[in-house]
Amino acid sequence: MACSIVPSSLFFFHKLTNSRYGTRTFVAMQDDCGAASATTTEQYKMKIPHVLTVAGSDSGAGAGIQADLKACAARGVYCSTVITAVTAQNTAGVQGVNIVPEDFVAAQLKSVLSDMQVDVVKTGMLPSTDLAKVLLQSLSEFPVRALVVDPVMVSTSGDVLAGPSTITGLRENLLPMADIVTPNVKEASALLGGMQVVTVADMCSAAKLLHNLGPRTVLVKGGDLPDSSDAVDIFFDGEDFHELRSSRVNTRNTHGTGCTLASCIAAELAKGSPMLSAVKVAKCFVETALDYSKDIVIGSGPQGPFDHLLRLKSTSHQSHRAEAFNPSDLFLYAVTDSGTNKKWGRSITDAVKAALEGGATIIQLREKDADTRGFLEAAKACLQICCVHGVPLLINDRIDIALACDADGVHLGQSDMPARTARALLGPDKIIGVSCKTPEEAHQAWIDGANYIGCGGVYPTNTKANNLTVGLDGLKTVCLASKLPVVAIGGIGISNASDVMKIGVSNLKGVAVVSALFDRECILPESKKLHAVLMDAVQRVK
Ligand SMILES: Nc1ncnc2c1ncn2[C@@H]1O[C@H](COP(=O)(O)OP(=O)(O)O)[C@@H](O)[C@H]1O
Ligand SMILES: Cc1ncc(COP(=O)(O)O)c(N)n1
Ligand SMILES: [Mg+2]
Repeated sequence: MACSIVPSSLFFFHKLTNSRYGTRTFVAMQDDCGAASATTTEQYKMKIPHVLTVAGSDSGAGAGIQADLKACAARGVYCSTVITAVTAQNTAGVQGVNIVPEDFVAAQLKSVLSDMQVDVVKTGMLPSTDLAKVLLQSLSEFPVRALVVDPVMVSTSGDVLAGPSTITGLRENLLPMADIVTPNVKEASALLGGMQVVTVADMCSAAKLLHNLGPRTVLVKGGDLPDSSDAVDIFFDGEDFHELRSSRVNTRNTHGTGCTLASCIAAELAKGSPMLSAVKVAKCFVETALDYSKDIVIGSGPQGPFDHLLRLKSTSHQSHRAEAFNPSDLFLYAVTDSGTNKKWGRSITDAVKAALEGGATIIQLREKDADTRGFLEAAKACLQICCVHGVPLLINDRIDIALACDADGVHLGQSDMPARTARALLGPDKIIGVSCKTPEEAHQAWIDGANYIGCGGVYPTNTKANNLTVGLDGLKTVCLASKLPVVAIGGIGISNASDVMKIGVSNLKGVAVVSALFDRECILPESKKLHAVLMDAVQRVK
């Protein structure tokens, strides 16, 4: 199918050729053992994930194109816009609709798609009968990686935005090509010929029937479900149902929730997320934004807009990184060890700095011996260094430390706090990794909303007592079963890293090392050598 999602393997090379932290200059310098190396400068250009929204303009800027632009901006993704209609709209309702002629929608599509390397297309209001066909024609000429269809028909104010004549186009042309379709309860009912959708059980039946029309996945949204104290959405992927439940925010400011949710899903897909993870992040974003904006007053009608850009204002949510998790961050994953730093007589900050200068792409602080105050101080200092390098910092096990220093996320073992609980505490943006040895554990991590899994021990190791070794075969089995990106861990170093990468499974994104970097006299040259070995291995696998 032209619009199906390419697995996030594509994004593996993203980091190698492009850096989302901007044009990045690597300058070789004196290593920490004093050996001078040649100075070379390489410039890497940046590709920003790109969503194209094909939707209507809302003059009140709560929904439609304006909501899509704000949602994508909030999620760190570029958004281009093809406008299908201009509405005169405010918090009281829709006062007028002016439909853009089909040939001019086609012209806008061509302008954007022929030039701008769109990753994901998201549709909203498609008010004229043949617009679905026009869009499909453009997508056959310029394929994208995923299509998100929000079948907008009636605004929350009750005004009709796309008449019954457009339902046929949606059902027959667009739905079979969609990677996800996201109707609210009224839209689900309309697409299914007036079927009653008023309970969660009805939403499940509707999701199944809609799936029969051809989309890869379906999300029936229950924002407008009568008599529900929760905001319940039903996700169906053709096999399993997932009931996604959050508490209902008590606010009048829900205008544009559907558009925002769909754009947010598209944004996460553009970054390389699997579908269910994208949906969960999107739902959490809507809930957080509604809660943040529940008391703002814009307009005097019954339905106000909400504030998408809360993160720009709330210092507690401010992150030093431009966007959320990128699987290619797992390429050279350095895990610190307090014991070896003590042994070699160096500070944790010096160790982290050397690993980063040698090319580490993510740091995990694993300070089993440190007291809480010492750990927090070390974490704050390391975060500053990681920030300079544009590399994420994760904290092993300690959610409290991650929250206190606003680290980028946590890594959890099977006996640590469950990932689902950690996600609830940390919110949608933080990175969560889980150590997994089996396909079952990998599946659970995915269900719980983790971003990646660490699989091992691949080889026997001294850094973890009584740790079961899974070997390369065990690693491969887990990678093949995992819907999340994987980093291999356990006894990996310069001598065997390329054997690990050679298993050649696309979601194996890199190796995590402890002793190979930190139980060495000089960290920087070891880090550089390991980086070079990994680069060489991926070129060969390619
Ligand atoms: N008051 C609310 N509190 C929390 N989440 C909500 C609320 N209203 C809607 N949502 C969520 O917003 C998303 C959009 O749903 P919905 O409002 O049903 O779509 P639409 O805007 O297309 O009518 C869903 O994930 C839904 O659960
Ligand atoms: C241009 C446009 N597109 C979509 C919606 C639906 O948004 P909501 O259901 O939240 O009112 C809208 N009101 N206006
Ligand atoms: Mg709504």
